Amino acid sequence: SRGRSSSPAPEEQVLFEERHLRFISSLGKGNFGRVELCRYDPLGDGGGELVAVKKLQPNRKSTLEDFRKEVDTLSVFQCDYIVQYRGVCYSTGRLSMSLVMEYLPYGSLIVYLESHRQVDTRRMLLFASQICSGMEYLQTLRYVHRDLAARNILVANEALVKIADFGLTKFIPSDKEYYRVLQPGESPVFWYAPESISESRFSHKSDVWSFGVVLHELFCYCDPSYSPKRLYLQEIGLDLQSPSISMHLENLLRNGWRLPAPLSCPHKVYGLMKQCWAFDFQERPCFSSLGEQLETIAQEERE
Ligand SMILES: C[C@@H]1CCN(C(=O)N2CC[C@@H](S(=O)(=O)c3ccccc3)C2)C[C@@H]1N(C)c1ncnc2[nH]ccc12
Repeated sequence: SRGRSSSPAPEEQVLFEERHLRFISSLGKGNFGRVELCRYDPLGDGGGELVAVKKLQPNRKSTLEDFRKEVDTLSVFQCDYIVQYRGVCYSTGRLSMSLVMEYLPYGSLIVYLESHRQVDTRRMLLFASQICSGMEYLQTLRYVHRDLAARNILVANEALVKIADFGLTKFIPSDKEYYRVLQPGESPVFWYAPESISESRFSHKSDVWSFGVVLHELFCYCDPSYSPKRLYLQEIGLDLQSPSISMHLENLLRNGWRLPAPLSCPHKVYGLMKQCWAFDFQERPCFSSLGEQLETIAQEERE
């Protein structure tokens, strides 16, 4: 039956046997689990391929269902600007499962830009256009990402980045324009649009707001002293523990305060960020318009 084309049929999930997945190192972790670098070595000769394995924290009941949805979501994506899904690994006996993805050695945009300070404006604009194209693709499939941030963008090589995490991605039914989250867990409020903070309302337009924050991170080279969290907290004047951060942040945004222009940022790029940060989500541009404006700015940078 393997005579068929190389890529497995969508309904057929590629199964990785846990006993052949050799742990090498941790790639990152969050509040629900972690991502590990593993070698899949069924022949046991050390020659297997390197893969990134996303594991759920054990006994997180609700997230197993969410996780299965994430697997189903990621397995249908076919886009150069989205991390490539490889398959799943069901751990023997235990309930949990893991998501197997391609491993990209350069790691996240944060790590890459911190050690590549000489990336020029043209390359930043190329990265921004690729993220924008990935988001445009998601929008055509009616998915809202909800966690677009530089920490979730992967660098494939010096000229290619990919959107890399879909743990919070939600499908928007055709009769709705947004997704309302019931239990907002550990939310990355500093990347959230005002309506996401105040009403837990997520849409393509709230993804556009987050894209503006990713643009800001890009042109700050993901420098931690200029991170969105740091800049907002400086302005709000609270420490991270304060329970009312969301309220203060939302007031700040309602009063028109926005993240300041990064030092090396072309004026027109900061203009794009401000468009993404329109308080009224209906005034924000769509990803295709953002893509066109990025192309125009990139042309002008080339001249
Ligand atoms: C930037 C990537 C996504 C973010 N990340 C991460 O560690 N996390 C994403 C989800 C959260 S989590 O652990 O909280 C989580 C766990 C389960 C359910 C939901 C959330 C952690 C690091 C990754 N990373 C460095 C990678 N580097 C190289 N190749 C790769 N292929 C695929 C990822 C990857």
